[in-house]
Amino acid sequence: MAEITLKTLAHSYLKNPTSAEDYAIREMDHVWEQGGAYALLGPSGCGKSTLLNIISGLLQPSSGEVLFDGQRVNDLPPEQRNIAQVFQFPVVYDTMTVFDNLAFPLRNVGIDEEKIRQKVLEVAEVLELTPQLKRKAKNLTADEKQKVSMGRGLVRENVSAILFDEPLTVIDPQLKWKLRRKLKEIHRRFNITMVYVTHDQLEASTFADRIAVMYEGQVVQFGTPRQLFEEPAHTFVGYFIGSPGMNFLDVRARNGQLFSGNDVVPVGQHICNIIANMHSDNIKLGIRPDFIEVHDTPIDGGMEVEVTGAQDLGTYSVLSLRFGDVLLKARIDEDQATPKGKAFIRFPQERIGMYVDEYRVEINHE
Ligand SMILES: Nc1ncnc2c1ncn2[C@@H]1O[C@H](COP(=O)(O)OP(=O)(O)OP(=O)(O)O)[C@@H](O)[C@H]1O
Repeated sequence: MAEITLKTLAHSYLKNPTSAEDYAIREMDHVWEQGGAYALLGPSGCGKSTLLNIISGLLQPSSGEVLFDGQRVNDLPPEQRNIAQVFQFPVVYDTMTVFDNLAFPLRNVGIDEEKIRQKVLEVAEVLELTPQLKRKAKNLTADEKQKVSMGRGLVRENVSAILFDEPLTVIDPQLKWKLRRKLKEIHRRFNITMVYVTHDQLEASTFADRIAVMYEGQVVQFGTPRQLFEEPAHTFVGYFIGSPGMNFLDVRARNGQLFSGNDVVPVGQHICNIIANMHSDNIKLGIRPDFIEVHDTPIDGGMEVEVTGAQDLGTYSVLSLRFGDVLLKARIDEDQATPKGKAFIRFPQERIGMYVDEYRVEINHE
């Protein structure tokens, strides 16, 4: 088991990279602590698989170091790094029994047969594969095969970490939640560092204690699911997490007031003063749809908006609201009547995030 440190790591698939865009992984420092349950979350192409392959040794980084418990492993081949990797599609030997599939990684390194038997039985029990142990792998369902793939990672003694690369893609939706719970249980029982790659925020937050959000080859935030929701560190995290994502308004301060286009955004003098002193043209206010107050009559400190749509989602509705040139989304509970035509909204001060050049800047409310 190991703590995995990535030190000034960068990777480009090009021979002569010239700009930041040429890098699949832009220079980063990151630590996965020993025993943590982590998710690596991001859209297609952001560099998740590249990062996993660098950790497992399938790919050599262009620059920087990979350290396991402080020891540099860049020069070690995958088999010596003792990393188990579970891929999207199950990797099993169809002609072997489930028992032999699970025993395979142990037999490979010459472990005693009795010890192998004990370990295989233990892992099969956790994964609920005991009834299938004598069956040939080719007769298994897709999710059973994927459980065998996971089991092959778990049987190995002193495995440094298990890396899961979208492991539930082929799994039936009804079984997904069950396998996710199983993975959590395995994590608690074996205390192994686990990194779970996904582009699905629900999968990430049900599995992981902390999530690294990747965007354009960078980890833009590393935090608990709650931190990602309440205090997104980058506008991308705001868009990507939450349903619907965070609203952003491009703003600028003029004559002691804050404007979005030609419309005044009443956020209070304090925030307006801070923004007036910022040396950037790229300033955004972010607010989650969940935190916008919606009224059907004018309110102090409110903004008039046009209601352009409402989507009923059972326990809540999502309203589409036009404010000047900007389309905002707001969530209202099922017991609140849907306003027609016009509405009046207010942003609670403590729920407003300020983003300068796409990164969050804390507002000191004192
Ligand atoms: N073997 C390769 N050769 C050249 N470019 C590659 C190679 N593998 C990945 N890339 C590029 O590197 C970037 C990161 O890809 P990567 O597969 O790591 O992203 P990802 O987040 O895992 O995406 P996905 O979820 O679609 O697998 C992408 O722009 C991709 O096109």
